[in-house]
Amino acid sequence: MSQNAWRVIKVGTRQSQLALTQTGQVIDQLNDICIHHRLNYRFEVHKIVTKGDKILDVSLSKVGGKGLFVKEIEQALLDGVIDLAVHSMKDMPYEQPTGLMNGATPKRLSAQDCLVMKEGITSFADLPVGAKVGTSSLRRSCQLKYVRPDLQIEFIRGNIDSRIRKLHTEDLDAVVLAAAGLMRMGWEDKISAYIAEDICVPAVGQGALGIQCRESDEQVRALLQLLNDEQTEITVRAERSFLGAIEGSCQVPIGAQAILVEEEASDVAELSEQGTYYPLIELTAIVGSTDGSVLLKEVMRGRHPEQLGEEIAAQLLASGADRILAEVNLNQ
Ligand SMILES: NCc1[nH]cc(CCC(=O)O)c1CC(=O)O
Repeated sequence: MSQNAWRVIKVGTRQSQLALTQTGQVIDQLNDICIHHRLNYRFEVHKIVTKGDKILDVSLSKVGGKGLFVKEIEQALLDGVIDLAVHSMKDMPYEQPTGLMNGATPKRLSAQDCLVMKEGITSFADLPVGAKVGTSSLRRSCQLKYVRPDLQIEFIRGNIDSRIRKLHTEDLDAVVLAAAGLMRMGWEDKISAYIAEDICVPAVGQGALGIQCRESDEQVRALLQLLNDEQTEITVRAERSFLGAIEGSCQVPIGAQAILVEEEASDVAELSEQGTYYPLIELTAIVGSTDGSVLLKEVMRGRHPEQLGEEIAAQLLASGADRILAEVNLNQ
């Protein structure tokens, strides 16, 4: 197709407020890229209902099944009903279906978890003894219970706004949410406190988006390449490699966060002489037991994202994560 003809690119999204908002933000960025690069694309939003959206009343960890929020969207991509799809990276399963790929990982906002709390409480440490904390995430409850066994975890589900409402309707002291979701919604002022990563390691890919497309769609692939943020891509690749290697189901508390390490100028120069420059990645990963009585953590550094993810998974398995995973699989 010549670049003079217009192409309508159909963008698939879930219909939650967050999904629609972040899809709108991605389309704004793509429109800017199109103006800058003189590309004749127009974008059209297609809302898709997923299985995960239909079963908001049951605890997701009971229903299980990977990719509850993405299957229908992936099918629409494969069928050509849509041309690209905006996902929260942390909702994306490790494996891409044949024919699909992650075309871009835009710049990550914040990987951190945060607390929205009752008025007057401004830090995690200030939560009173026995405080009721709302979350549906095993990863969050395990890590918070590990440092504060007195906390009462209440399992709550729903969209961000309904979870915040439950703070009042269910008389909770705090709810735990991803900071990035609140930032995207423009609700940063609701954040009472951030939870330091040394207390709560975030979910794999938290705060990042993944833009999925068909492998065969060269135009969309070239467009998405312009939206990609290389540093985010590298860190997310390391985290997701850990996810793939540990083969954790959503019944096991796991988390991982990679950052790029600032290096001495001399180290970088030495590397470039050998050819390609790969940044130094520091990956932190945890596997825990659901009750928060066991929490295994490793920190490793390396320059190859996939290898680093596999190494840290092997290290965790060797130090006891294998037993935690085996126990969960027995109970299924
Ligand atoms: N679990 C659901 C979910 N999936 C993506 C986000 C938003 C944050 C992100 O993009 O990682 C959230 C809400 C939350 O965990 O608070």
